[in-house]
Amino acid sequence: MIDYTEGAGCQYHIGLKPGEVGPYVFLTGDPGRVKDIAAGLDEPHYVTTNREYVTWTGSLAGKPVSVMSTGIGGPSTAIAVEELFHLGCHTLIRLGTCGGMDQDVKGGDLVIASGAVRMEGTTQEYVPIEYPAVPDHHVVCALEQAAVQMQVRYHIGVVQCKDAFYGQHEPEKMPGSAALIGKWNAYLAMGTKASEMESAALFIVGQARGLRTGSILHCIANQERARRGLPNDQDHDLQPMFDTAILAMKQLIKNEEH
Ligand SMILES: O=P(O)(O)O[C@H]1O[C@H](CO)[C@@H](O)[C@H]1O
Ligand SMILES: O=c1cc[nH]c(=O)[nH]1
Repeated sequence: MIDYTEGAGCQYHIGLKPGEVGPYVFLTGDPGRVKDIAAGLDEPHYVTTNREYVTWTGSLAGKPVSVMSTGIGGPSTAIAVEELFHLGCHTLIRLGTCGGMDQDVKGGDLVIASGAVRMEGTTQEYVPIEYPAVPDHHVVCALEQAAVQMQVRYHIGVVQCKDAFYGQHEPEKMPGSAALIGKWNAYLAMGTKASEMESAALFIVGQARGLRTGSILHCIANQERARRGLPNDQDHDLQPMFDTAILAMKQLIKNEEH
């Protein structure tokens, strides 16, 4: 492959060099959210910005930990995971927002993904569609333990990943609406918890490269509750998700000391 690092090891898209990022990384879609997540680290400092990738680094339990944005969707997330792998990162936790699907998932609830529906395009360039996108078991357990400790409302289950945000919210306006609505109803019937856009890429690239991955998501609102005439309050306070993910990462770091 062509060496895009120009020999210095600086990764072509994320703009990071060896030593600038910890082996433990929080990923989130929105670049504007990175500083707020990094505020939960010890001694956080800004590292760099390139394209949609903003990075801060600090530490937790004495180990270097970074926070980086991925931008929206599978393509930019897969690139982020590949380039972090080049830099020796091994544990990646996504913190993102989602829309509830299962009617028990309310605005403000957290969803820990136990798997992701691969209704996006990126992962189909990695492995045939029959292969499941799953996170690392230990990361999922650490996220659940942290959610219990934080006393937040949480759900564990499958999330749906797609490429078109408006295909989720306005499928009836799409020329291919029948197929979209048919799939959505099948996922609902299987108890899918929520819809978002990056976990499938994170899990599949992580599985392909031997990394530990996991996702914890904050439900903004639930369109299925609205459709059924149930209360559907929106919630935009992401701090409980940040605190839960930080606690989980700390525990994963401490577990490695034994
Ligand atoms: O809040 P983030 O991490 O961006 O995640 C969700 O929000 C975006 C859509 O609004 C998509 O990226 C989706 O996955
Ligand atoms: O409804 C939502 C909310 C966040 N992210 C999504 O992909 N969908």
